[in-house]
Amino acid sequence: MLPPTLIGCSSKSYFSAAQARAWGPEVMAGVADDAAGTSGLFCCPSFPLIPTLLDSLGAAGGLVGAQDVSVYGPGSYTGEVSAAVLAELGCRFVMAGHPERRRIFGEDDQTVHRKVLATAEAGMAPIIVVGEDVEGASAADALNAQFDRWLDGFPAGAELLVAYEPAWAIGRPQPAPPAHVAETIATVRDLIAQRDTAARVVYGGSAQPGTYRAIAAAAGEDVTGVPDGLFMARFGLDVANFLSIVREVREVAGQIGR
Ligand SMILES: O=C(CO)COP(=O)(O)O
Repeated sequence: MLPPTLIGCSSKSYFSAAQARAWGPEVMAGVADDAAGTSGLFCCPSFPLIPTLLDSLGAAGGLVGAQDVSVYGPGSYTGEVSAAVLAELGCRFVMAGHPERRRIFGEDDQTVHRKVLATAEAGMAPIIVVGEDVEGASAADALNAQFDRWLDGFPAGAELLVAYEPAWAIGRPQPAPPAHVAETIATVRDLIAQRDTAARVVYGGSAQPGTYRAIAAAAGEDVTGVPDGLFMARFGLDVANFLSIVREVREVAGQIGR
Protein backbone atom coordinates (compact mmCIF):
# COMPACT_ATOMS: atom_id res chain seq x y z
CA MET A 1 0.00 0.00 0.00
CA LEU A 2 1.30 3.44 -0.87
CA PRO A 3 2.02 5.81 2.05
CA PRO A 4 -1.02 7.82 3.18
CA THR A 5 0.55 11.14 2.22
CA LEU A 6 2.52 11.57 -1.00
CA ILE A 7 4.52 14.65 -1.96
CA GLY A 8 6.48 14.45 -5.16
CA CYS A 9 8.38 16.25 -7.84
CA SER A 10 8.61 15.42 -11.51
CA SER A 11 11.77 17.12 -12.70
CA LYS A 12 10.55 16.75 -16.33
CA SER A 13 13.72 17.44 -18.32
CA TYR A 14 14.78 20.37 -16.12
CA PHE A 15 17.42 18.70 -13.93
CA SER A 16 21.07 18.49 -14.92
CA ALA A 17 22.98 15.49 -13.55
CA ALA A 18 24.58 17.78 -10.96
CA GLN A 19 21.20 19.12 -9.82
CA ALA A 20 19.85 15.58 -9.48
CA ARG A 21 22.89 14.58 -7.40
CA ALA A 22 22.28 17.50 -5.02
CA TRP A 23 18.47 17.32 -4.77
CA GLY A 24 18.09 13.96 -2.99
CA PRO A 25 20.64 14.50 -0.19
CA GLU A 26 19.41 18.06 0.39
CA VAL A 27 15.80 16.88 0.71
CA MET A 28 16.90 14.08 3.07
CA ALA A 29 18.81 16.57 5.24
CA GLY A 30 15.77 18.85 5.31
CA VAL A 31 13.48 16.17 6.76
CA ALA A 32 16.06 14.52 9.01
CA ASP A 33 14.47 16.00 12.17
CA ASP A 34 10.92 15.26 11.05
CA ALA A 35 9.32 12.10 12.54
CA ALA A 36 7.91 11.27 9.10
CA GLY A 37 11.37 11.48 7.52
CA THR A 38 11.31 10.69 3.83
CA SER A 39 8.08 8.69 4.03
CA GLY A 40 5.85 9.48 1.07
CA LEU A 41 8.37 11.76 -0.61
CA PHE A 42 8.98 10.88 -4.24
CA CYS A 43 10.78 12.08 -7.31
CA CYS A 44 10.29 11.23 -10.98
CA PRO A 45 13.48 12.32 -12.78
CA SER A 46 14.40 11.72 -16.42
CA PHE A 47 15.61 8.19 -17.25
CA PRO A 48 19.39 8.66 -16.89
CA LEU A 49 18.98 10.33 -13.50
CA ILE A 50 16.89 7.53 -11.96
CA PRO A 51 19.85 5.66 -10.41
CA THR A 52 21.08 8.91 -8.87
CA LEU A 53 17.77 9.43 -7.08
CA LEU A 54 17.49 5.75 -6.14
CA ASP A 55 20.91 5.96 -4.49
CA SER A 56 19.91 8.98 -2.41
CA LEU A 57 16.17 9.46 -1.78
CA GLY A 58 15.32 5.84 -2.64
CA ALA A 59 17.94 4.38 -0.31
CA ALA A 60 16.64 6.63 2.48
CA GLY A 61 13.04 5.39 2.30
CA GLY A 62 11.67 7.78 -0.33
CA LEU A 63 10.21 6.63 -3.63
CA VAL A 64 11.45 7.05 -7.18
CA GLY A 65 9.49 6.87 -10.40
CA ALA A 66 9.97 7.19 -14.14
CA GLN A 67 8.27 9.78 -16.32
CA ASP A 68 7.61 7.32 -19.13
CA VAL A 69 7.92 3.66 -20.14
CA SER A 70 7.86 1.56 -23.27
CA VAL A 71 4.63 -0.15 -24.24
CA TYR A 72 6.89 -3.11 -25.17
CA GLY A 73 8.68 -5.58 -22.98
CA PRO A 74 12.43 -6.20 -23.26
CA GLY A 75 13.47 -6.85 -26.87
CA SER A 76 14.38 -5.29 -30.21
CA TYR A 77 13.01 -1.81 -29.50
CA THR A 78 15.85 0.65 -30.00
CA GLY A 79 15.66 3.63 -27.69
CA GLU A 80 12.90 2.20 -25.52
CA VAL A 81 13.00 1.65 -21.75
CA SER A 82 10.99 -1.36 -20.57
CA ALA A 83 8.92 -1.56 -17.41
CA ALA A 84 10.94 -4.64 -16.45
CA VAL A 85 14.21 -2.72 -16.22
CA LEU A 86 12.60 0.17 -14.31
CA ALA A 87 11.19 -2.29 -11.77
CA GLU A 88 14.53 -4.10 -11.56
CA LEU A 89 16.30 -0.82 -10.76
CA GLY A 90 13.86 -0.15 -7.93
CA CYS A 91 11.33 2.30 -9.36
CA ARG A 92 7.99 2.31 -7.57
CA PHE A 93 6.11 4.55 -10.03
CA VAL A 94 5.75 5.25 -13.73
CA MET A 95 3.83 8.27 -15.02
CA ALA A 96 1.29 7.85 -17.83
CA GLY A 97 -1.18 10.14 -19.56
CA HIS A 98 0.59 13.42 -18.78
CA PRO A 99 -0.84 16.20 -20.99
CA GLU A 100 2.66 16.99 -22.31
CA ARG A 101 3.05 13.40 -23.55
CA ARG A 102 -0.40 13.50 -25.13
CA ARG A 103 -0.12 16.99 -26.68
CA ILE A 104 3.56 17.21 -27.72
CA PHE A 105 4.30 13.55 -28.40
CA GLY A 106 0.90 12.49 -29.70
CA GLU A 107 0.20 9.72 -27.20
CA ASP A 108 -3.35 8.48 -27.54
CA ASP A 109 -5.60 6.64 -25.09
CA GLN A 110 -4.45 3.26 -26.36
CA THR A 111 -0.80 4.10 -25.75
CA VAL A 112 -1.53 5.42 -22.25
CA HIS A 113 -3.53 2.28 -21.50
CA ARG A 114 -0.69 0.02 -22.64
CA LYS A 115 1.80 1.93 -20.49
CA VAL A 116 -0.49 1.70 -17.45
CA LEU A 117 -0.84 -2.07 -17.84
CA ALA A 118 2.88 -2.59 -18.56
CA THR A 119 3.69 -0.69 -15.36
CA ALA A 120 1.26 -2.65 -13.20
CA GLU A 121 2.31 -5.98 -14.71
CA ALA A 122 5.92 -5.18 -13.75
CA GLY A 123 4.79 -4.61 -10.14
CA MET A 124 5.02 -0.82 -10.10
CA ALA A 125 2.29 1.74 -9.50
CA PRO A 126 1.19 3.83 -12.47
CA ILE A 127 0.78 7.55 -11.82
CA ILE A 128 -2.12 8.37 -14.12
CA VAL A 129 -2.23 12.08 -14.83
CA VAL A 130 -5.90 12.88 -15.32
CA GLY A 131 -7.96 16.01 -15.81
CA GLU A 132 -9.71 18.24 -18.29
CA ASP A 133 -7.59 19.79 -21.05
CA VAL A 134 -9.45 23.09 -21.34
CA GLU A 135 -10.41 25.51 -18.59
CA GLY A 136 -14.17 25.43 -18.07
CA ALA A 137 -14.62 21.94 -19.57
CA SER A 138 -16.23 19.30 -17.35
CA ALA A 139 -13.62 17.67 -15.14
CA ALA A 140 -16.02 14.82 -14.29
CA ASP A 141 -16.54 13.98 -17.98
CA ALA A 142 -12.79 13.96 -18.64
CA LEU A 143 -12.09 11.82 -15.58
CA ASN A 144 -14.82 9.31 -16.40
CA ALA A 145 -13.45 8.82 -19.91
CA GLN A 146 -9.82 8.60 -18.75
CA PHE A 147 -10.61 6.10 -15.99
CA ASP A 148 -12.60 3.94 -18.43
CA ARG A 149 -10.02 4.01 -21.22
CA TRP A 150 -6.80 3.94 -19.25
CA LEU A 151 -7.75 1.50 -16.48
CA ASP A 152 -9.58 -1.13 -18.53
CA GLY A 153 -8.33 -4.49 -17.27
CA PHE A 154 -6.24 -2.94 -14.50
CA PRO A 155 -5.27 -5.76 -12.11
CA ALA A 156 -7.49 -6.01 -9.02
CA GLY A 157 -5.85 -4.65 -5.89
CA ALA A 158 -2.84 -3.20 -7.74
CA GLU A 159 -1.37 0.09 -6.53
CA LEU A 160 -2.30 3.25 -8.38
CA LEU A 161 -1.58 6.92 -7.90
CA VAL A 162 -4.02 9.32 -9.52
CA ALA A 163 -2.62 12.80 -10.15
CA TYR A 164 -5.41 15.26 -10.89
CA GLU A 165 -3.64 17.77 -13.12
CA PRO A 166 -5.92 19.87 -15.30
CA ALA A 167 -3.81 20.54 -18.41
CA TRP A 168 -4.73 24.23 -18.40
CA ALA A 169 -3.31 24.70 -14.88
CA ILE A 170 0.15 23.25 -15.64
CA GLY A 171 3.03 25.68 -16.11
CA ARG A 172 1.06 28.70 -14.93
CA PRO A 173 1.80 31.21 -12.16
CA GLN A 174 -1.12 29.88 -10.06
CA PRO A 175 -2.77 26.46 -9.58
CA ALA A 176 -6.42 25.77 -10.44
CA PRO A 177 -8.87 27.44 -8.02
CA PRO A 178 -8.94 25.53 -4.71
CA ALA A 179 -12.72 24.97 -4.72
CA HIS A 180 -12.50 23.42 -8.19
CA VAL A 181 -9.67 21.15 -7.07
CA ALA A 182 -11.52 20.07 -3.92
CA GLU A 183 -14.67 19.28 -5.86
CA THR A 184 -12.73 17.28 -8.46
CA ILE A 185 -10.65 15.36 -5.91
CA ALA A 186 -13.94 14.18 -4.35
CA THR A 187 -15.02 13.02 -7.83
CA VAL A 188 -11.74 11.13 -8.25
CA ARG A 189 -12.34 9.37 -4.93
CA ASP A 190 -15.80 8.31 -6.16
CA LEU A 191 -14.26 6.86 -9.31
CA ILE A 192 -11.60 5.07 -7.28
CA ALA A 193 -14.26 3.61 -4.96
CA GLN A 194 -15.97 2.03 -7.98
CA ARG A 195 -12.81 0.00 -8.71
CA ASP A 196 -10.80 -2.54 -6.79
CA THR A 197 -7.59 -0.54 -6.65
CA ALA A 198 -5.34 0.54 -3.80
CA ALA A 199 -5.25 4.13 -5.04
CA ARG A 200 -4.18 7.48 -3.67
CA VAL A 201 -4.87 10.86 -5.24
CA VAL A 202 -2.68 13.96 -5.43
CA TYR A 203 -3.10 17.36 -7.05
CA GLY A 204 -0.63 18.83 -9.57
CA GLY A 205 -0.59 21.87 -11.84
CA SER A 206 1.40 24.87 -10.61
CA ALA A 207 1.18 23.45 -7.07
CA GLN A 208 3.30 25.59 -4.74
CA PRO A 209 3.51 26.80 -1.14
CA GLY A 210 -0.03 27.62 0.04
CA THR A 211 -1.77 25.33 -2.46
CA TYR A 212 -2.50 22.41 -0.12
CA ARG A 213 -3.74 24.62 2.71
CA ALA A 214 -6.04 26.48 0.31
CA ILE A 215 -7.52 23.24 -1.07
CA ALA A 216 -8.13 21.94 2.46
CA ALA A 217 -9.82 25.23 3.41
CA ALA A 218 -12.01 25.07 0.31
CA ALA A 219 -12.96 21.44 1.06
CA GLY A 220 -14.07 22.43 4.58
CA GLU A 221 -15.91 19.66 6.38
CA ASP A 222 -15.84 17.36 3.37
CA VAL A 223 -12.31 16.03 3.70
CA THR A 224 -12.83 13.73 0.71
CA GLY A 225 -12.00 16.86 -1.30
CA VAL A 226 -8.53 17.07 0.23
CA PRO A 227 -5.94 15.22 -1.86
CA ASP A 228 -3.43 12.81 -0.32
CA GLY A 229 -0.64 15.18 -1.28
CA LEU A 230 0.78 17.25 -4.12
CA PHE A 231 2.78 16.63 -7.28
CA MET A 232 5.02 19.50 -8.37
CA ALA A 233 7.33 20.20 -11.23
CA ARG A 234 8.73 23.78 -11.25
CA PHE A 235 8.00 24.58 -7.60
CA GLY A 236 9.57 21.32 -6.43
CA LEU A 237 12.91 21.69 -8.20
CA ASP A 238 14.18 24.14 -5.61
CA VAL A 239 14.81 22.18 -2.42
CA ALA A 240 13.80 24.99 -0.03
CA ASN A 241 10.49 25.35 -1.83
CA PHE A 242 9.94 21.59 -1.88
CA LEU A 243 10.65 21.32 1.84
CA SER A 244 8.27 24.15 2.69
CA ILE A 245 5.55 22.32 0.73
CA VAL A 246 6.39 19.08 2.55
CA ARG A 247 5.98 20.80 5.93
CA GLU A 248 2.71 22.41 4.89
CA VAL A 249 1.17 19.21 3.52
CA ARG A 250 2.19 17.20 6.57
CA GLU A 251 0.83 19.81 8.96
CA VAL A 252 -2.53 20.18 7.20
CA ALA A 253 -2.90 16.42 6.58
CA GLY A 254 -2.20 15.84 10.28
CA GLN A 255 -4.95 18.29 11.20
CA ILE A 256 -7.52 16.23 9.30
CA GLY A 257 -6.26 12.94 10.70
CA ARG A 258 -4.52 11.59 7.64
O1 LIG B 1 3.14 18.79 -14.88
C1 LIG B 1 3.34 18.84 -13.68
C2 LIG B 1 3.68 17.62 -12.90
O2 LIG B 1 3.43 16.46 -13.62
C3 LIG B 1 3.25 20.11 -12.95
O3 LIG B 1 4.01 21.09 -13.59
P1 LIG B 1 4.18 22.53 -12.87
O4 LIG B 1 4.20 22.24 -11.39
O5 LIG B 1 5.45 23.08 -13.39
O6 LIG B 1 2.97 23.33 -13.27
